[in-house]
Amino acid sequence: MPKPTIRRYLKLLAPGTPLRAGVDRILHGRTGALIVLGNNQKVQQVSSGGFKIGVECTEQALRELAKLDGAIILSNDLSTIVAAGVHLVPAGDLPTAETGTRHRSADRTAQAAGVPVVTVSASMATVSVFLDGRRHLVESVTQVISRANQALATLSRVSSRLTDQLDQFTLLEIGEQVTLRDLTHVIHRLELTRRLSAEVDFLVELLGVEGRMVALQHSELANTFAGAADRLAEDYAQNLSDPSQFDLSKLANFSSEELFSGQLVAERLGFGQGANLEQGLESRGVRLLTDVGRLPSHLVSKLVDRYSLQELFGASVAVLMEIDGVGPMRARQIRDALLRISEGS
Ligand SMILES: Nc1ncnc2c1ncn2[C@@H]1O[C@H](COP(=O)(O)OP(=O)(O)OP(=O)(O)O)[C@@H](O)[C@H]1O
Repeated sequence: MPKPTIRRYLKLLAPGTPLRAGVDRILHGRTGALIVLGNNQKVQQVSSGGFKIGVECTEQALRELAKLDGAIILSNDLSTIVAAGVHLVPAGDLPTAETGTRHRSADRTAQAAGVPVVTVSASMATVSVFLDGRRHLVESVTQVISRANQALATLSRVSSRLTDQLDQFTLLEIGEQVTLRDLTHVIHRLELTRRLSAEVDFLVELLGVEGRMVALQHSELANTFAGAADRLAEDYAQNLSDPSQFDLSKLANFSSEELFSGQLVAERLGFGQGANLEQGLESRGVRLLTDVGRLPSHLVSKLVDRYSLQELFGASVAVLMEIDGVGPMRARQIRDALLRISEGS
């Protein structure tokens, strides 16, 4: 996925924004354009000639001014067209792989001034954003929707396997048979699901106003694993001498190969180098009580703070009523939840 800075600009070019509407008009008019997204001293230094404009940046104004030979320069907040018909003269020794003069100038201006530059190619009917010496293609809505649908289908498969795996994991937790290897397997699948979900989020951003359906389908899928990572951390961090080491976000920069290695995952989460993957782990039961038992989180916190999971399974209504704020009704609700969990096994 692109870096956050370019993501911000790709988002500003999403359908529904004035910039995208203007770019689409230019594409249909087949004139091409060179648009500098920001105005600073360095932009001024590489600018020559042209006309000072100072009008609001609307799709109509962009389309009309793109007919002039030269570049359009926008204000930093992209709300105003500062100048048009500008000749850009960045240093000729800045590296670029582009061949056409429009695209070469865009690439070099972006490098020289540190602002993104958009090109609309008249000959190829493509839209690109140049920044930091890289070119990012702005895909059509149809192309992004097709990618989003593929990503959603994969996410659906991966998350349904995650659900199966969590069901198996639940059984192991109830039987107190969870090993570090089991935990790393679940975490691996959870991280894959999170990555795919982030990819869909990004595609939704790119789709702007056209992304509502994809966003809706995505949120339905994402609901199935929402909060699972936090609950695993709450349940298993206690197995470490330093529980703060158990942080699943540390896996975000792991490669797919590293993620497949239970040993490396365990090490990254604080279990130490060469940790024994067959070692048994103890769960506090937060995920079980919340997701399977469907108990409210404030009650779950009270329960796991006071009792271990096995103590809870053996606790009578009278024992449960010893907890502050738990009356006969609540105690029976908890017993029912625990029964539901063990029946599930
Ligand atoms: N340095 C520059 N500053 C401002 N405008 C430029 C510059 N270089 C090119 N252009 C604009 O780009 C137009 C097209 O140039 P050219 O065909 O050589 O580029 P290209 O990269 O092949 O673009 P396209 O894909 O649109 O054909 C020029 O007519 C001019 O309006």
